[in-house]
Amino acid sequence: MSTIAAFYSGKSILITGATGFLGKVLMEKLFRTSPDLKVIYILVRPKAGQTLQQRVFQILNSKLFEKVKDVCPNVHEKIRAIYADLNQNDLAISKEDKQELLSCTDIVFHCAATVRFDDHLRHAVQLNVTATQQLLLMASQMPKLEAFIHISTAFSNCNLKHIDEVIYPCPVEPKKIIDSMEWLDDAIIDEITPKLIGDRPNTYTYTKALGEMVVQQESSNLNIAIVRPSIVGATWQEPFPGWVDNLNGPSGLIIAAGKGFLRAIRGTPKAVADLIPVDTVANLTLAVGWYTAVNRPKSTLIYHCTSGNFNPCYWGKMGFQVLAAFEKIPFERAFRRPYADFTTNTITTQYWNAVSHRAPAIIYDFYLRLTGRKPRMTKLMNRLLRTVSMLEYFLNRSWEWSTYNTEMLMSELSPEDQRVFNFDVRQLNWLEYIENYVLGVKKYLLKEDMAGVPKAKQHLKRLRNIHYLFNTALFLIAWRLLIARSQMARNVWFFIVNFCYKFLSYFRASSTLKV
Ligand SMILES: CCCCCCCCCCCCCCCCCCCCCCCCCCCCCC(=O)SCCNC(=O)CCNC(=O)[C@H](O)C(C)(C)COP(=O)(O)OP(=O)(O)OC[C@H]1O[C@@H](n2cnc3c(N)ncnc32)[C@H](O)[C@@H]1OP(=O)(O)O
Ligand SMILES: NC(=O)C1=CN([C@@H]2O[C@H](COP(=O)(O)OP(=O)(O)OC[C@H]3O[C@@H](n4cnc5c(N)ncnc54)[C@H](OP(=O)(O)O)[C@@H]3O)[C@@H](O)[C@H]2O)C=CC1
Repeated sequence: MSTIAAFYSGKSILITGATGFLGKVLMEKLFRTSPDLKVIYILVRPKAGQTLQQRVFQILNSKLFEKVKDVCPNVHEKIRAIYADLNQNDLAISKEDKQELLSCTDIVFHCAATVRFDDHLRHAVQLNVTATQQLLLMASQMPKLEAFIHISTAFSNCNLKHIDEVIYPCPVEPKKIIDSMEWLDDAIIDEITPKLIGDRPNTYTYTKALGEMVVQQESSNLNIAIVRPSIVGATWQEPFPGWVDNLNGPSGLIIAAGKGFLRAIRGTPKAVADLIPVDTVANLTLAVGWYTAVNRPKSTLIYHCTSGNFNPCYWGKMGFQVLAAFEKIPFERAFRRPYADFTTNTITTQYWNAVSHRAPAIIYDFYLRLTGRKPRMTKLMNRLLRTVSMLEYFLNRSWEWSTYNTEMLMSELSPEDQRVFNFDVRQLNWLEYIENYVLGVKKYLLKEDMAGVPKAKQHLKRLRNIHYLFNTALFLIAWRLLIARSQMARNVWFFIVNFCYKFLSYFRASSTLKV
């Protein structure tokens, strides 16, 4: 019997961000391995016209939760959705709900955050700093609380090259930032944002670093740990390989590349692609919850959930593995054939953006206009290139994260726990993982059926022929224009024609002699 699974039995667990990518996988694993847990409270807001109950219903009836129903048939009774909005200062939790949470919660997993890179600083501070502070305040009033696990990111200190499992202070105190957000207007915040974020690339990484400082400052009477995952990708093993449900991180780029929109990117092929499967993050987080509650470490331990120093993969290699997967698992109705050009040079990137991205979009929009349809490709391409420009920071650098605490935790686990809550990425086969990832993107994000693969392959063949035809026509036109204008080109042309003629005559003569 797994010690960790047994630990969560009978427990009341609070999860924030349970409707998100990581939160769902964490919750699924908890229900599957500890079906005897008492209750999982999840803080949810209504969204996209759905009530809390509708959102929970949708999650429980999704493919991700299929296995849970076998081991925990009454799962819907064990999940309690609590109305909350982390955008509100008091989290908008009702008095009664708050009372129940305070008196019953044993463990907290705080996953909720805004993960948008371009969020306005005010909103990012509210979600990633103020809401964390509010939740910690609530946690400090929970008499039964055994552990509070805060999910941060390995990139909270991406301004450093080597990152230890410690909290690095930001120059301005989080409390001062929180206060200033209350009285500064948006225009002034916009002005000071670059100064505040300093050498970090965006408000996300900056506010996640501030969130960690808040955790440290409030940790005196709490039993807290921080998990820092790197780039979270599709599931590796559990509940099944390749599950993914949003466009963040690599998933959106895989779609863009597979559909033939994105064919070149500014990226360093030799930089480490520090991807970590979402089920690995969930397993480590649950192991951290157990270890923190049982061992009550004297200080706040930080765990890096990264792959780079255990089993590194590089962007160049990963790019080609993704391309190889497209050969087997092509996406339907591709705009162009998938292709990869990696460049580290800004000018070459601009050239590829013009030739490989913008020009085909303009030509396609021209064709749409000619056929009486509304042009849309240029707009889509501009948005994609904006997204890519935001991700490029992470494709051109490598970081070293120390992993002493993660390795220590691994050694503390029984062989059974190491199997059930596996977070040892040394066992990960990247080629297989990437193939399952691409398959998952096709099935769960694009909702494409595998039955359509032969047709998709045929479509790609047609695109290849169009490409060859287009290039040949372009070459002939260019050559014709050149010959008309330049004596030198004409001379070269006559030389080639003459040479071919002589070669053919010689070939014919020698074959006649043989006969
Ligand atoms: C040597 C390098 C090789 C790399 C590969 C090169 C490819 C080139 C050639 C192809 C070859 C094949 C390879 C295929 C790819 C291989 C793997 C690539 C890996 C990419 C790695 C990315 C690195 C991420 C780093 C993350 C580090 C931090 C980790 C964290 O802690 S946080 C979690 C991550 N958070 C995010 O990812 C959020 C990012 N998103 C945003 O911030 C926003 O969405 C936005 C980008 C600012 C865009 O905002 P908008 O207001 O414009 O609108 P919206 O959000 O509604 O989206 C607009 C449209 O863009 C689509 N979209 C959103 N996200 C992505 C995405 N990540 N990739 C692509 N597209 C995305 C969205 O769907 C919208 O589309 P529309 O509705 O059709 O307009
Ligand atoms: N994805 C990644 O690559 C990485 C993620 N992380 C960290 O992991 C954690 C989880 O990320 P991930 O699951 O990918 O992110 P998602 O964007 O998928 O999920 C974010 C969650 O936060 C919730 N949330 C956001 N705003 C509010 C709000 N105002 N009130 C209540 N809930 C809110 C969302 O709820 P709703 O469904 O209502 O929007 C959702 O459940 C985050 O802390 C993130 O920083 C760290 C490293 C990498």
